[in-house]
Amino acid sequence: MTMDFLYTEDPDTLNDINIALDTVQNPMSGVGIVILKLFSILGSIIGFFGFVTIIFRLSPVILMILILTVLLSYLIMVKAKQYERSRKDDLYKEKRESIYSSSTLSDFQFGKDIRVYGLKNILFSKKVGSDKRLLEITKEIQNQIFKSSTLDGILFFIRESVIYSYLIYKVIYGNLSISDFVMYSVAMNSFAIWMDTTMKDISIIRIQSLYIGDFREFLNKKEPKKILNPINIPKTEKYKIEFDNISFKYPNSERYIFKDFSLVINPGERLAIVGINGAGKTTLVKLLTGLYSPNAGEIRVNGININKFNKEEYLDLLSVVFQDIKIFPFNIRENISFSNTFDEIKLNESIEQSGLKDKIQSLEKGVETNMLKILDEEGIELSGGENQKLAIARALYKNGKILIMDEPTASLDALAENRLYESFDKLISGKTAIYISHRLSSTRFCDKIAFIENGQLQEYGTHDELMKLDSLYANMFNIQSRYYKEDKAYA
Ligand SMILES: Nc1ncnc2c1ncn2[C@@H]1O[C@H](COP(=O)(O)OP(=O)(O)OP(=O)(O)O)[C@@H](O)[C@H]1O
Repeated sequence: MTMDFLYTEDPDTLNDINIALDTVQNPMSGVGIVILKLFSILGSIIGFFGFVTIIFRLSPVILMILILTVLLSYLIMVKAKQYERSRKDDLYKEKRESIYSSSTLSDFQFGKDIRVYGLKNILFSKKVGSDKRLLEITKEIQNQIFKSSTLDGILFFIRESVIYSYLIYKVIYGNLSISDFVMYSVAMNSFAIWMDTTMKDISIIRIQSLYIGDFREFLNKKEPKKILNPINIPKTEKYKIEFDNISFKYPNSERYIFKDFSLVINPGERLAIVGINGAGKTTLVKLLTGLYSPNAGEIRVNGININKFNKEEYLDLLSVVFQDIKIFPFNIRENISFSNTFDEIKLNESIEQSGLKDKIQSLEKGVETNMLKILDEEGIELSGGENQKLAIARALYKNGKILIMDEPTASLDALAENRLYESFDKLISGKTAIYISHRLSSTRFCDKIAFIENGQLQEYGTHDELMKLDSLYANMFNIQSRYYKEDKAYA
């Protein structure tokens, strides 16, 4: 199944996923148990009429008592199961926390932070905490089940006492023979056990159907809305992007990151997006890539709302270098091309343009070298800057018609950054490009600069225009260049 990206950051959804998986995977819950119990009920339904006829002949009142006590025990059982279900969110939340802490403790990727910051203790205490709460919830559920079972036992005792007292009374004062006594007691016991089991099976089916209902609801809710008659992406080399009066706040948050925000990026234009930390630059990229949708307003590419495109086709249009680079335990070639079949010329070009060529040439197996040590003990770990170059190579290899780079030079050394700027034209090759960087020296390679603050486009224009404006951008630029000059003076 697929789900919108926004749900992947929602803890409730992560809980629902675990519950949904349990419903379909665990043979003792969900679909599996419902099928099992349905067969068991169908198999014993014939016995019901035989028992009823025999006991009714003896005493309709006894039959009523039998049915009533079994029904009562059914209701008690349902109540316990309903309580168990009402605690499932708490249960899965604690389970997730516990699993997260233990898997982080054993994840090599966190090894550095765990050792340097002594994270072992906090992770361990979090795990112990969630395990403790997990135990408490389980205890509360078991307590409820215990109370129900005790009540059920009392009912069973009452039922048996009534039945046997009546049978004994009938033997002593009535005309019931010993053989009839044996026959009726076996019939009544078997009927009680049969009804008890059947009612319990029904209660299990009833409760598990609720879980299945939750699962269905989960599937319906999380499945992204299908776009009916998606519009084909216009075939062209250059694309115009418009953010038209968009407002956006993250799910489960009241704070608007953008409010009535508008911005146009003309075909083939390179736009630098600038702003302080938390201004919303990356959020704008997430909106443009369709990972999130604006709460109001429209994002258009060549005049068409991006929601009207087929999502996969639209994503093909974009080459994005994200701020947080993810490396996979595949070889370098696969980490760049994300495919088994690859275009060697394109691969080599991307590697060269991103500045990764020398590094790869220094490796015995070149692009076939595995990355990370998760699956291969000889796998390599690249430096932060090299990973960044790999992410750029990835975006170049993809060759999307719109290029988005979110802080692509943050980990690059000054030389590599300069080389990247020098080959900027080649990299972008006339495409519409969005460039986010805190290093304002990069803005000189861009046609326009957008300065974002408080969810608004505060300033927009060329570098010279904004410097002349002598306001937010100019202030930030001057502060940065002052430091650069001071650095030079120290050097
Ligand atoms: N998944 C999220 N859920 C809720 N709030 C978020 C989420 N991601 C980001 N935010 C909030 O949105 C605001 C904008 O974040 P964003 O990452 O877009 O800023 P930015 O301008 O790219 O910052 P930086 O320069 O530090 O990279 C921040 O205040 C952040 O706390």
